[in-house]
Amino acid sequence: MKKVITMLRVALIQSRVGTNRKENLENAEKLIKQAKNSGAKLVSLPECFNSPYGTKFFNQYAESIINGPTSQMLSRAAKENEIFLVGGTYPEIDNNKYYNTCTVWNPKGELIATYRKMHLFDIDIPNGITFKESDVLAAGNNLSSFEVNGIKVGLGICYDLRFEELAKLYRLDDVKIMVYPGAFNMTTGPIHFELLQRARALDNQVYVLGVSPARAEQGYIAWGHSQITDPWGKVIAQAKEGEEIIYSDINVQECENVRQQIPIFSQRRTDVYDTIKK
Ligand SMILES: NC(=O)CCC(=O)C(=O)O
Repeated sequence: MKKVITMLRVALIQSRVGTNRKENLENAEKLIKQAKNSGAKLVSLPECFNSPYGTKFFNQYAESIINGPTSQMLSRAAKENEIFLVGGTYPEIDNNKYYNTCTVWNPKGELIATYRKMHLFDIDIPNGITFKESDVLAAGNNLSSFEVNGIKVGLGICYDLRFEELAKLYRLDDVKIMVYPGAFNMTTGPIHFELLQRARALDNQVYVLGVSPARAEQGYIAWGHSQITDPWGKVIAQAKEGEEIIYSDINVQECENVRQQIPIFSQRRTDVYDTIKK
């Protein structure tokens, strides 16, 4: 039988991101080491941690996963620090298409998962924010998960948080931790970022890790407030807006406890849901 260690120290790196890729990578590598020195075993960077976030930047900064400078740094950092590293996201180019992609590296520095943002961030809020990722990016079509000490971890990216179907598919695949690198904005972030993470945690009885870049002074201004939420829907760690690492010792046995105490997944009325719309 597979041995599952239920305790895990996680670290979310809310890094500052500027226009210089080399500096962004060096800064991320330094912060990863800091997280490791504080005992973290699962570490995550934010969305677009190596480049500014914006449609005019995606093709300018895009890289191949195979041997690109960002992949090289992530692989090295995972190996040197002997951690599982969720490499936030960066713009990926593959076959002349661009994606917003998350890569995951194991303590040997091997690539063990990739996830391309499935729901592209296309919104238009008058006097708030207009953004259209689909002007440049193609959407991914697959779920992606990996295991840390027998614990299954699922991946989503930012706007994906809004789609409860995606999180539910992961839960049905027995995921215990969802990681969402994400750069929420200053219009929706204050009211939605915490709430969406608590909702996904509560309705799927999973831990949710939401990892934002630090707030910039110009360009796309991220809300920050990276957050760790437990399967009760309780926020157990939350960053402010600047550069910061937040930590938590999570115990995935909590997922099992909540799932037994409030067994909503065995109580779902799929017999009704599946017929009512027909
Ligand atoms: N990078 C994103 O997908 C941003 C999502 C966001 O801000 C939202 O309101 O949703």
